[in-house]
Amino acid sequence: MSSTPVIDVEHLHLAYGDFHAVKDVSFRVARGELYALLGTNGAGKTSTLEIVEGHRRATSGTVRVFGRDPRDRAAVRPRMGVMLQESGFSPDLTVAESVRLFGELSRRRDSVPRVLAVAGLTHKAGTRAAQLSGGEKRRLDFATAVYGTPELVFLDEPTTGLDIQSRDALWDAVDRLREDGSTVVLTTHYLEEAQQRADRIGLMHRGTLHQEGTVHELTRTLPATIRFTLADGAPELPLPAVRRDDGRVLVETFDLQADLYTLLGWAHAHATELRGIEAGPTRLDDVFRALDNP
Ligand SMILES: Nc1ncnc2c1ncn2[C@@H]1O[C@H](COP(=O)(O)OP(=O)(O)OP(=O)(O)O)[C@@H](O)[C@H]1O
Repeated sequence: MSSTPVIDVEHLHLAYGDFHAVKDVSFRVARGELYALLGTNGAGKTSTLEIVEGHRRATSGTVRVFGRDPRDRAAVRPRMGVMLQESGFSPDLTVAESVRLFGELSRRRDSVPRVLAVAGLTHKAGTRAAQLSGGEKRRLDFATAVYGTPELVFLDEPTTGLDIQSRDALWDAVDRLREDGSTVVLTTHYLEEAQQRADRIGLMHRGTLHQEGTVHELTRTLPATIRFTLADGAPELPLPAVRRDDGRVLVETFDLQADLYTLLGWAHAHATELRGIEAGPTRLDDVFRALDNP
């Protein structure tokens, strides 16, 4: 029998006046999972998460976090860490002081130097928050969210504004959190990050949970692609493809391996170069593009 979910959202509804931002959304997140709540702009992700985090009251529906109402702050907050898109650090406090203050408020135990090291901020310990760069502020947000290794961590667009080294370091830190058993809820517009990391994805669109499942479940109804460029006068292709006037070719396929094999055999037999060939499975980007626009 599966254990009680860490997050259990049933028929959640949120209206801002006449506008229904979240409509009948239900999902569960199991212990240890990395669940990515993704969606188009204005889909209702932030509104949903604000309710799950206990910051906002639902219009109707039930939300349970660790089996409790998330507005029961005393019971729930010590068990969760939240990395918001914008957090309010006092500009006069140093990085180390900010981490200590937020750590004490969380009521979890940890060591400030450890958390600074995890977030890659050891060298900025004595710098005032006001003097941090955008990426360093994100790291400070991350540091306060993971102080004390909470059982549940919300990461709201955690890598926005981070350079590639900082992104890699952040994801390494998330991997370590997960090894320690933390459950992670992620929102991001960097779909490849969700594609690589999420155990399951909830895809919101216009206030509803439009699709939910693993990456494989979300992408399997859409074709994979092969792209390359052919020189003028190349012979007829061995499979159906979209050929542009400038020589670019797009093949859509549900059997990537077999079609690639056919194509490479054909190119070899005709001594034809498939310039810049790229073959890839269906990506989450494709799932998003298939959504109807507002
Ligand atoms: N306080 C508010 N009052 C009225 N409407 C709001 C309020 N907050 C959000 N909305 C509207 O609710 C909808 C959902 O907003 P929300 O911020 O939850 O979307 P989102 O999925 O997080 O979007 P994004 O990816 O753009 O951050 C949007 O149309 C937004 O304009």
